[in-house]
Amino acid sequence: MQPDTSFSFVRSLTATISVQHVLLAVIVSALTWVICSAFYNVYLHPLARFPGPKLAAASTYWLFHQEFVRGISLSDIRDDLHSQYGDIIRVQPNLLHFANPHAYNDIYNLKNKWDKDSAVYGAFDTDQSSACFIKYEDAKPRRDVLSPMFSRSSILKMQGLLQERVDVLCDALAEQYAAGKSSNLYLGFRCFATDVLTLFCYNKSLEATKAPDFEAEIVVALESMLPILSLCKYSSFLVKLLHYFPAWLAKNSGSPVLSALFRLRELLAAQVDAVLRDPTELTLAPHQIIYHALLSPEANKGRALPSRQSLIDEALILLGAGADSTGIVLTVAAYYVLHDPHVRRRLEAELREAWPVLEEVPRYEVLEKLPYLAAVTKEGLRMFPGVIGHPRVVPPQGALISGAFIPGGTVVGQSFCYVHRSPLMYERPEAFWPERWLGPGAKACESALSAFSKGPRSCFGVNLAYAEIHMGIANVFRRFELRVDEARPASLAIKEHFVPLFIGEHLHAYCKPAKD
Ligand code: HEM
Repeated sequence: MQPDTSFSFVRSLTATISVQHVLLAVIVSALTWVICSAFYNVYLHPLARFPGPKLAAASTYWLFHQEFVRGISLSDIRDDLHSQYGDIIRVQPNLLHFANPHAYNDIYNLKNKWDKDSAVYGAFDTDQSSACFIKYEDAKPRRDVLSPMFSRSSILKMQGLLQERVDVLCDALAEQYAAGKSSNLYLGFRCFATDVLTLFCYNKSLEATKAPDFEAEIVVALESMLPILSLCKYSSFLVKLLHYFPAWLAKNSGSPVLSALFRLRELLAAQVDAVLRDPTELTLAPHQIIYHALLSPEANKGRALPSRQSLIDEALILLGAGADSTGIVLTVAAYYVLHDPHVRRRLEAELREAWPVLEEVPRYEVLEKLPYLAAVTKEGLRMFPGVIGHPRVVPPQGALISGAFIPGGTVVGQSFCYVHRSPLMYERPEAFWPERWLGPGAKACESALSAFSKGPRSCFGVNLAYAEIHMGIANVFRRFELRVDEARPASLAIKEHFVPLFIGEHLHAYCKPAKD
């Protein structure tokens, strides 16, 4: 019989192509791809003319290396990079950062309906939510449905709920003082903001403020999640992996962070399911919650109602957007007031005058009109708004930013520091100086304030945030004689992860209840 020549040829070929050969070919191809794309990025990319570290231009790995190998944030080195390379720097192959504070208005203004950056917003794994819709056209209907719930008049109606949660916070501070302990104001304010948000939006209380020493699982978990969120912006695979991670495994993983996050997801999903199964559930809520609006055909103006997944995404993102940010600003304002005797005296004097009898808590309409309290709030928002940078994609036709033509498709952004801490926008920018909001320069200060961003994707939770900050600061500084815990010197040092992660000692103070 004749041997099968084609078969023996294949056999001899496979004998010569060993596993090592295949591996070598894969490695050589990968290296060639890395070298070619680095070469393209540095010399041929539309952003090739913009200065910055060559390695940053070559690959996204450079920034990854800074964040996850060196353990530093872009915020630690950005000033140096701008001094070395100028106003516009390239910090990733397709990402530019601007130092000139006027760039902010070039990027974020009412006319610009630019897409959000899918890598950053995709990392939240809540694609179908107001904050994470990439396109303005998708976000606009959702904003229209939800915004009325966050209007000033709606917040005024809900002030009882806010005051109730401030009372819970104050009770906890008094209890901790009675036990001889100083209070962790950072965690306390974040717990307060979390409880307000969950009650306001879903009529569900996580009772975070009642956790011992304010170490509520969910608050700690959301904070621990921040570095993972930053990691996710480098890998959509990781986002998917976390999305499909089995809930039972997460809950039995021994990781309190994972189990708290999955429990939160389940809690919100269960509420969505209950409401979808039986919409009359909504009649049980004592006030309007997000599902009244999201599932209302009138509010949706005949458009398809959001899917189950979209409802869960929305619930998660509102908590993410509204709780940490507000808690952070409350902490920052309290930190500066406690460390400046002049500011503190003025604030306390104003509060005492407007609120003479301790038991007769003024309504929010009174508190929001107190000029010095408002100035302290705005100064807190200026020093450290809860959100750091929010990248946008330049539309295909390109755009002028900071006097330079930026090609379409470029991701652009600016950290709030370059506006709020710029001497071009604010006198003595590094000083916590509430008086700047009361003098003749107040209007200019106001128009430069970008804490809630500007334009069609700016924050629609702004009225709720202001109410929480005003009421939180007023109550804590009127109802307590506060003394900083000197044994635990607080630091406002941060790592930058979309929102700031405070890495030093938290703000602790002894909160002695005031007598009158
Ligand atoms: C001091 C507190 C707060 C600060 C500093 C703040 C700041 C911001 C900023 C800078 C943005 C723009 C982010 C971006 O472009 O991606 C934003 C968006 C948003 N904020 Fe706030 N926020 C605060 C409180 C709240 C609260 C209490 C809520 C209520 C749930 C909220 C809900 C949202 C939502 C839903 C968006 C997305 C809007 C969109 O993309 O169309 N925020 N916020």
